[in-house]
Amino acid sequence: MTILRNDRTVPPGREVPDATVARLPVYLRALNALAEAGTPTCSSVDLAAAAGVNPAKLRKDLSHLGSYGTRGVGYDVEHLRHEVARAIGQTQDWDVVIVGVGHLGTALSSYQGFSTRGIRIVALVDADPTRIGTTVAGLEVEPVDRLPAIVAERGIRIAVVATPGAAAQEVADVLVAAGVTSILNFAPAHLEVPNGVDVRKVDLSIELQILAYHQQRRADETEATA
Ligand SMILES: NC(=O)c1ccc[n+]([C@@H]2O[C@H](COP(=O)([O-])OP(=O)(O)OC[C@H]3O[C@@H](n4cnc5c(N)ncnc54)[C@H](O)[C@@H]3O)[C@@H](O)[C@H]2O)c1
Repeated sequence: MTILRNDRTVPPGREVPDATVARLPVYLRALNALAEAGTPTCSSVDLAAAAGVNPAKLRKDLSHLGSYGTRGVGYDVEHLRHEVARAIGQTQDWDVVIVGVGHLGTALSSYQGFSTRGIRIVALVDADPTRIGTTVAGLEVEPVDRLPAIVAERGIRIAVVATPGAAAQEVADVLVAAGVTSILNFAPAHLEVPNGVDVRKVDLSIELQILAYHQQRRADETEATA
């Protein structure tokens, strides 16, 4: 998946690697802090240190956006901040619908941190009649048959799927038909979507299994040296 594929800040034909895309929010946070401190320019070394990456990686990442800095001066903080923010779509707020307002959907809709990242949860949808009409994080839970109208009326392009796996494909189909082009999928299901639609799958159990693997290796090494 390439979030920046259609963004005008990226020269046509130039792909930004996912690993770079994942670091851009970290650079933005560091640049925001520099801007708030009134720092006009910064070197790649300073910015890399603030972002916790090595300077060569930072320079390479920023070169994907067409930002090379000025030798001896470094980067213009405001300019770079704007470029990075634009590349990750943070110069505007994005309205998001959450489908499936169970444990996870409720927790996500209550999270305060999205709004400062340009993400606005504007609609919650569920299939369970006992949830419909209830208020979660200040929003009324709406019935799933209203989903196409909700997406169309509010011009929503980004959706979160937090339904059981069995319902996820059908939900994705409805979302895509209504105009959604980016889906964050928490359900344990592979979603088939047409070209032009981005799906990111979040699987916390995989993350935990990776940690468990490293933990096991650590334990094996300790045993071997004992
Ligand atoms: N990826 C991860 O790391 C991760 C972590 C936790 C949970 N999950 C997954 O996220 C999903 C939600 O988990 P949960 O604990 O909140 O479950 P939950 O049962 O509490 O919530 C699921 C909600 O989806 C609703 N729903 C069912 N079918 C629907 C449909 N067709 N349209 C709209 N809403 C529908 C249900 O009424 C319910 O409110 C599950 O698939 C679970 O496996 C993933």
